[in-house]
Amino acid sequence: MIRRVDTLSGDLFADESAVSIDRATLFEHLAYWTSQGWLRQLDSAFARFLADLDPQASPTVLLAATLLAHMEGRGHSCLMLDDLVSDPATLLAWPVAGLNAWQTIAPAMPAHIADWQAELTRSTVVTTTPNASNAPLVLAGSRLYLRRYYGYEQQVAAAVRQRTAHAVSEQDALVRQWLSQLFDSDPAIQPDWQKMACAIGTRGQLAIVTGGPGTGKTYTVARLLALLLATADHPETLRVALAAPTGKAAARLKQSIDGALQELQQKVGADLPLTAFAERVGAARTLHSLLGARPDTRKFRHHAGNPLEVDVLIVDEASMIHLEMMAALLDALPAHARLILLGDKDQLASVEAGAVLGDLCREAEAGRYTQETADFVARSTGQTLPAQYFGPGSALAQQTVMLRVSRRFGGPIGQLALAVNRGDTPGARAVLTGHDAAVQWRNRAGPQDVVELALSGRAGAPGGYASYLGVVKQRSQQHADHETWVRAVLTAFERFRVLCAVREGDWGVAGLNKAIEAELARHDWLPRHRGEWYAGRPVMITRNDPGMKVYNGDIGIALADPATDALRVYFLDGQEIRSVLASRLADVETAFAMTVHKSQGSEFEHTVLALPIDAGQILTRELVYTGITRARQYFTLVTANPQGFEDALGRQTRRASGLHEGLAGR
Ligand SMILES: Nc1ncnc2c1ncn2[C@@H]1O[C@H](COP(=O)(O)OP(=O)(O)OP(=O)(O)O)[C@@H](O)[C@H]1O
Repeated sequence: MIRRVDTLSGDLFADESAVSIDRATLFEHLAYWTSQGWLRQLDSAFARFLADLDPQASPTVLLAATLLAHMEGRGHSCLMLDDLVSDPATLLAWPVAGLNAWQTIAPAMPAHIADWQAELTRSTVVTTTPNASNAPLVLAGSRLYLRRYYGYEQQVAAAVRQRTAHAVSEQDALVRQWLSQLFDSDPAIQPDWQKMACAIGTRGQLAIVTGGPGTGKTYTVARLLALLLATADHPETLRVALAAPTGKAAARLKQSIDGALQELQQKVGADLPLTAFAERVGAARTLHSLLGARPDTRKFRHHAGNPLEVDVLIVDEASMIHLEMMAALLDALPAHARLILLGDKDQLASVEAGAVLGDLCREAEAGRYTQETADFVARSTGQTLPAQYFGPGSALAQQTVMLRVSRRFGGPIGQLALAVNRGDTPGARAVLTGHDAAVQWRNRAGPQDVVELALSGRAGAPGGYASYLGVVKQRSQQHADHETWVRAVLTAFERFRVLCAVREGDWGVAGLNKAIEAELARHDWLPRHRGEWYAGRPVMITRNDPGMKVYNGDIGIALADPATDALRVYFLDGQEIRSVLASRLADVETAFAMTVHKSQGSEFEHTVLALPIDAGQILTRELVYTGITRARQYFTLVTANPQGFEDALGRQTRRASGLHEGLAGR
């Protein structure tokens, strides 16, 4: 038996610090770490599986495998062995007791990276030549991968390299002429990154447009579409598809692009048939639906052998795309097609492994444009790139443009987001404690404050779920028909949202949903019901179900079917409303409160962000930034104490991956 480490003392095991450890003892430690919640069951089960595969695998190999599975569960694509050797506390980010427990076996593990590598390569479950072996783990330098993730990363890196390798343009003069028609020139904005993004989008098979909220990503891409139509060899057959990771984001993309193309139609007149083009583009789809997700398999209908039938694919909210999905997307795209990725590189990455947009945009802030790109920009837009954005950037950097001026986010919410993104604590504090009704900070507050806000908003900032449930109560009689009412309900729900950092506890999604439901029921806003379902219950899908066409993160609302009175859950799918019988949905949770992660791709008039006392490593700058930028007009921060918030600003997420090196061909 191993001794239980449940105090904070530093050297509990000093007397028994072993210099070697056997497999049985390692598994005892792993079982204890799992019982304490520092590891998942899955992590140690994976090590057991490998131990069966290779009876000679040393405890070092099995420990590395456990930690690799653990890191993958936390969104990392690989285990960085050098970080494990040099700074295990930061890498593991376990509570003090966990780190003490780690110290008990650390002396039995190699002290140098070369020794880890040597031991790993001796095992048959690890390979350094993945093309020649089926071993489940891949060691690439100091990065240890699960074979699957190594494959995805290689696939993404190779596809990006290929798509950006020969970014040439032969129509610079025509591009320049059209750009001056499509944009109103604003001499105050120099350089005009939007124009530059459009020009870059006409060359190469990949372009990335990144920028914070309201910097005009959709405004720009609508103009890029017009430009691609204007410069296409066969405009009448140009096939364009629009997509986003969630149905909500897809609907927003389509709506913005349609609106912008209609506006542009008036500007360019009969020279370019933009309205007809917008109709031909069709609805925006979720990535799952675009790629053709199928029940019971991770494989999509579209892949290299059955590619998508598109010439241009625009994908919004690209920060939410995880590594596996990006690999599938690039695999399904025909070589000639242009992929345009839009997203905010500073937002939280997906829950799943990989921070693909962040990795792809490593050079975006600095620009790092070559003379060749600067010449191209001069020819196609008439602009001179300022010297500070020059540099020896990668081929991908030449195809990436960061929009830097926010058009609708200049007020206190924008200032707060900017300060948080910079890690500027005094700046963030100043905005939070200012007296503008747009931003309020309820400091030293508790979950009950969140519940009160959820009922009826706050002075100066409307919202709260009572007004949403008011629309639910009107039922169809006050609306022209059932569908109009359903749309009104779905719209009303989008006005206000409570966002949480964590899932468990009083400050978590589960606890707050329960408390909010209880408060709404106490004020007679909820209908009497048995079981968990009732008319007006907002739910989030928690597992993909391609058979039902519902995907993880979709939000729907349970309402009575006018014909049968049975509860159906209504979803907005692009512009369309779709419904599924509530009783057919197995994996759902109430969505009055949701995690910041799941809120990506959505914006609400009034957003309440609830931060618990100490959520440790989960509370990061990206999380707070993402939460704030979900607010359109009003933002309320609720914290148990100021320290948690300030600690979060000092903590940046760094996800382990080799994608950046892969892009450079290393
Ligand atoms: N160059 C411009 N001239 C005038 N208005 C602009 C310009 N660029 C953007 N806008 C306006 O600013 C607002 C925000 O633009 P847009 O919605 O395209 O930003 P976004 O980056 O896509 O935002 P989000 O983060 O919400 O996706 C829109 O109303 C848009 O019409």
